[in-house]
Amino acid sequence: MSDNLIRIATRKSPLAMWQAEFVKAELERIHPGLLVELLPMSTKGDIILDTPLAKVGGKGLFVKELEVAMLEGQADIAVHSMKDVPVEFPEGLGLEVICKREDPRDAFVSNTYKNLDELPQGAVVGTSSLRRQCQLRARRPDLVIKDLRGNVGTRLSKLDAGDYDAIILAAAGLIRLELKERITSFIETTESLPANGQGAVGIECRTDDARVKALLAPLEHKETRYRVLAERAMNTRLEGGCQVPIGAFAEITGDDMLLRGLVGNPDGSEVIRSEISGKVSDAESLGNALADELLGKGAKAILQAVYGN
Ligand SMILES: NCc1[nH]cc(CCC(=O)O)c1CC(=O)O
Repeated sequence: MSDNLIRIATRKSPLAMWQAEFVKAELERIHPGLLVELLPMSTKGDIILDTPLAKVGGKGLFVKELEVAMLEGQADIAVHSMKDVPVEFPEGLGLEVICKREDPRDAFVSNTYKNLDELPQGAVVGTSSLRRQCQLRARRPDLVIKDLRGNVGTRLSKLDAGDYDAIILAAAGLIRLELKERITSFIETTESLPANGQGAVGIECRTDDARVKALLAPLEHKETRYRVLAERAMNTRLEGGCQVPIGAFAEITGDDMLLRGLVGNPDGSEVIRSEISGKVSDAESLGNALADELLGKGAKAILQAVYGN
């Protein structure tokens, strides 16, 4: 293995490729002379695109093949959207770096209407995220939610084909793919709580690879790390995969953190919200405490019903 080379295992979707290229460019900028290669791969999640994700089973779908490539030594690192990363890592792998967060908000995209409030009665909105569906229906029970799968480009073409009056996407993905002009309006986090880790990119590598860890270290963004730590702790305690109606969002002011969380059912008829504040250094325990508070308010029954179906 050359001392001068880092190989990045990545999914082939445009967004995954953008994220891998971003990490490659950062590494080459920080370490002149370092060679960085991309190893694009297909994952099970990319292949099974016609089954609702909640049924295919969880977060690991988009990362397993990348992890095998690292464990078998064909690749050194994998770059992930933090919201798609499973809570547990396989033995020998760990999340070494969390990069600076992009805009964490959800985006409203429509060719006809300016925002959610302008949508007429019974309008058709595209999203496959139970979290987004739950918050939309809680606010506008009249809306018809239609499934929307595929990568960002595919989703936009389905909107343009007239299949939906509006669609909801993560702002971060659109911004990264230079599609910011397609964002009709931002949905503030007070209106739609993002998924844990939304907008943040993480880098996974072998835990015993000191060379790679040292090269990656400058990409770490402390503030993002603490925010994602709190959000993921809450999600983990709730035993949530990415396809459950759970929202979590942490903000930092100085040494203080405010963490907000939500658990709901897909039709939006029940939404349990809570928030907690404390010291940034207690990020993980804040996440755990907020999860317990939500469970105490009835989140358990809601989650069991979602998983049971
Ligand atoms: N679940 C798919 C996914 N995973 C990461 C992003 C992009 C935003 C991010 O980095 O969080 C998206 C697209 C979306 O939710 O619209």
